[in-house]
Amino acid sequence: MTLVLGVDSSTQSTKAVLVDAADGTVLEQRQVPHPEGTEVDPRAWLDAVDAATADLLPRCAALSVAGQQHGMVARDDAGAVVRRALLWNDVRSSSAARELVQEWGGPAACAEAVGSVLVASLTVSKLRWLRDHEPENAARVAEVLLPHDLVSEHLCAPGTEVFTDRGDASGTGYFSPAENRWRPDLLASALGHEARVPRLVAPGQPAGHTAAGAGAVVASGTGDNMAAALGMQLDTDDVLLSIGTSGVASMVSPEPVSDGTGAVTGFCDAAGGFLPMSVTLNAARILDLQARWLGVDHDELSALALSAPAGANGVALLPYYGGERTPDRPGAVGTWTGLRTETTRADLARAAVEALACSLADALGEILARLGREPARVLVVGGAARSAALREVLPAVLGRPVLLAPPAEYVALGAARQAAWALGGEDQPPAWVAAPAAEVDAAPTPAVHERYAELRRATEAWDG
Ligand SMILES: Nc1ncnc2c1ncn2[C@@H]1O[C@H](COP(=O)(O)OP(=O)(O)O)[C@@H](O)[C@H]1O
Ligand SMILES: O=C(CO)[C@@H](O)[C@H](O)COP(=O)(O)O
Repeated sequence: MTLVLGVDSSTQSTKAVLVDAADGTVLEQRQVPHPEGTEVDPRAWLDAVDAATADLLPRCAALSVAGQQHGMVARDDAGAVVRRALLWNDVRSSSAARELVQEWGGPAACAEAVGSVLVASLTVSKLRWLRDHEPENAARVAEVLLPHDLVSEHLCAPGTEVFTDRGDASGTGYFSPAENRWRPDLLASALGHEARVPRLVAPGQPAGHTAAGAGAVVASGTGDNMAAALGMQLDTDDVLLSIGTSGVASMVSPEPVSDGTGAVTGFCDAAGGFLPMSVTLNAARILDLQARWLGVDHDELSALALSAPAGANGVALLPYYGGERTPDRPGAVGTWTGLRTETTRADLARAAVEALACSLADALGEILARLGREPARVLVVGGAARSAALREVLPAVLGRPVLLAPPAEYVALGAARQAAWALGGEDQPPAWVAAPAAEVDAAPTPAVHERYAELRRATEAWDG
């Protein structure tokens, strides 16, 4: 049996799956946590991948690494990291993003050049922040990588030239998805000087080996959302809702997308096409926080939430605890409304679950509106998709059925599929057996989203 290894170096942890290359059956799985916070010493990701893959690596014929998108890994001429990596959910670079959008000719011109209107999350905004707030660090930057590039390099034979793919590159803000090329001029305009970027590896091509000689093939890797699309074998008629640290609504597209409103990004996928997305900063952690505040675990939070009626007896929450990206409100905070002396713990739990569902409804609405396509299927994956309450509330709030993929690590699985593709050398990724998804539906509760939208509008003027 030929085995391939898929790695997901995501925000909260590294996951690794060892898979049968013939049909995608997952044989073994590992998970190692990452440190908390929106800036992280990248060494932590390397320690995590070593721990997660130690006994799996010697058994695989090929591997691939998918990673959280956008994180700024800046290195000096000696290859040393100049500072802790700023992650996709670090919003300190929001003013830098707005400044760059103006310098580049406004939102429409920006989306035309790099596929997306810049927000704090994109790597290029972080480089501008570095130039302005840590000039000594900025002056030392000789090379800029993304998180998955660093992890891939770590697993390759010493001396391998650092590489990436167009999927993750398209989230930097210095790559043109339409022209399929780096924009070093835009990187330099943000950082104040030129810096090296990784070599681009085409979809399906091998990028390196784990060791000189007989090592395993290493594929290009990609961004975690691009790998999720590969892992779910996403079709052009599908929307994928991923509910991890971020909330993501994505659709594959054969053509590049350029949305001057900024609600939808124009990223590339990992298979030669495009993967526009609408992304929120606050998703699974809305439920994590709520469980912690109520002193319960996730199962108890779900039971509490499902014991309250739809609408949580008038309690509503705008869950922008970490600022927000869709809508672009980096200075927003979490806001509760409708609290009364009669409010119960069950109402609070229900309001948190409904808030998560409503923010996903916003993201879904944005992508469907911009692409003008009605999906045949809405597929749901990610850690928070394990919440029994969310599984019940989500179709009611969306007003449409959703398909719940069986709990699995689809980003790591997508990376494994990319590894099998690079190993096999075919034109297309291998067709693997798709896991049967369960459809769930519920009576629509439009009033819940209407109330949420009112709160969203009412708080717009309050952002810091
Ligand atoms: N049963 C559950 N109910 C709600 N949230 C859950 C449940 N199980 C896991 N999670 C949450 O899912 C998140 C991790 O999801 P994951 O997709 O792995 O995130 P990421 O890829 O961003 O690291 C954590 O915040 C975790 O608490
Ligand atoms: O910023 C984005 C996408 O643009 C995020 O989706 C990150 O890629 C992190 O993903 P998760 O850790 O939530 O899967």
